Amino acid sequence: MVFLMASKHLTSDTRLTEYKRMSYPNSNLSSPFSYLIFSDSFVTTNLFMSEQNLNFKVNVNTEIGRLRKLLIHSPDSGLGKVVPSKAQDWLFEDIVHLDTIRKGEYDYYIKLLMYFLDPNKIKGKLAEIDSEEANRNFYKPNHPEFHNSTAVIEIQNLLSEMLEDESIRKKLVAAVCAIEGCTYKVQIELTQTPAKELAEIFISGTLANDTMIFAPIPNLIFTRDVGTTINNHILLNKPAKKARVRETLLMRYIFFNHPLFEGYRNNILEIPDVTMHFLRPGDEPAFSTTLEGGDVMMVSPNHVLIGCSERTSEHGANEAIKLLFDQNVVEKVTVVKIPNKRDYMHLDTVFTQVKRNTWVILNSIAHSPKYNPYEPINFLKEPEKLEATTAIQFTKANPQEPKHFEHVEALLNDISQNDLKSTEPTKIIYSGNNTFPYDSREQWTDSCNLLAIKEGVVLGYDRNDKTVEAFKAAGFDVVDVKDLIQDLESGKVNTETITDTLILMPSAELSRARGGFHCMSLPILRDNL
Ligand SMILES: NC(=O)NCCC[C@H](N)C(=O)O
Repeated sequence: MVFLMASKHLTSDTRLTEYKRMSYPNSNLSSPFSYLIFSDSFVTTNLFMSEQNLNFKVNVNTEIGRLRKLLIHSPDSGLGKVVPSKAQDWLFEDIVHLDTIRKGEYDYYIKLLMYFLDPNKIKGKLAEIDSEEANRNFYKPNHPEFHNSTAVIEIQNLLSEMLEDESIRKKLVAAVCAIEGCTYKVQIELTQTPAKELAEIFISGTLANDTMIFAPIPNLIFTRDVGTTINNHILLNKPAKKARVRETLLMRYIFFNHPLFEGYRNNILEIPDVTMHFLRPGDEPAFSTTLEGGDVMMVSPNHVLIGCSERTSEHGANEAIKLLFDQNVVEKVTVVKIPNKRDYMHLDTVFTQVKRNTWVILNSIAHSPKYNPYEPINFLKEPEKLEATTAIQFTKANPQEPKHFEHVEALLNDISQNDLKSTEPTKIIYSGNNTFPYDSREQWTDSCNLLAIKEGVVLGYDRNDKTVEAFKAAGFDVVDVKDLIQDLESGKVNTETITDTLILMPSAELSRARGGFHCMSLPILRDNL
């Protein structure tokens, strides 16, 4: 008990016991084992988490309100294990250089998030954090010098903390071993592995001695896809791709078991399979209910968009709509059906919101391609399947009469003008400045996948030159993240006054993973607009 008294966050034994009881109801608190589990660093971190719990809120009701808290995952060693033979199965188009993706790219994302969301962690300390002696420890989850921000929340740490509970650890090990087909001996070994190490194994697929026991989950950096905050609810994903199944399992456990989400357990929405899915012969996915977070956008307090895409099925959208209406989470859901193609895997790869009256979109999605049925070819050959995009709006009040939008741009205009009451005309910025072939080239490297850190201030890749021109023409400032960070550190610029800006982030390696900053963020708290 002595070391517990010494912990700097500890005010009384009673408080600790109460906290342990609340957070880890399955632990035997009177047994000596509980003091082994609750080591000093664990107690310190978790009491801190417990203080955070008191004020912890989940609430996102737009895509663009000032970002306050989000879940992220920094590129882990699993990304460095992607091999060419597996790259496509693991949903990467290429292999990435781990050191560059971390130090040369993702670290800038963390720095920028810190200045906006948790400035005390970074302001005035940048030189020290980035010094050679510091060895990037600030950016390494589970390292004692890790930033441990309570606003920029690292999933790996949530996982480690949750795995301290023996009963949860056993259950999750069994579940992971079942989906990964591990031997019983491996299962027992994993059950006895310390929490931090186990979290790393679950994510990287590799033991501390470098033996690979299952595939990595390199797509966990795209935290957007594992769930979506819709007001004060969290809609969990149901992945279409096998490569993303373990991520989903880990996140399901975190949302249902980590003390941080204690107050929100009843607000977690899970999409069930429909009976027809089990009863149909063969493997055809006709009734599969898949839905990934990149297809879900919370565009205004009462209105969610769901994309039907390569990853989200019509049945997945159907089940999500039923859950959202039955539980009174929103009043209106619009389904945007986009072509089922790898290039457009999720809705957020073809458009995102920048300001209440401004969107960035790929024009061929904004307006469906023109089709002339009287062209001679259409009499000579079966007309090719149209790559049409449609938008259909369902309301809880009047489910029998969904509203059809002429095209996606009409829907975006309706959101800007009617949902968000913009006082200015709606502006559409097109990928590649709407010029062939830059439109589709730049969409492929995430020109449309931007993260709004506050209204009008968005993060995007530095490689989409024509889209950058379009932003400038629409009146936006464009700034390189390295210059911005220097200016934030020196005080020349401050996060409150910066407006209408596209922040360019280094992207040579990150873009090979096929997602941008919208994909790399799971906002859990934004200010109201
Ligand atoms: N929302 C997103 O579009 N996320 C990007 C996911 C990229 C990942 N490599 C995947 O194919 O699932």
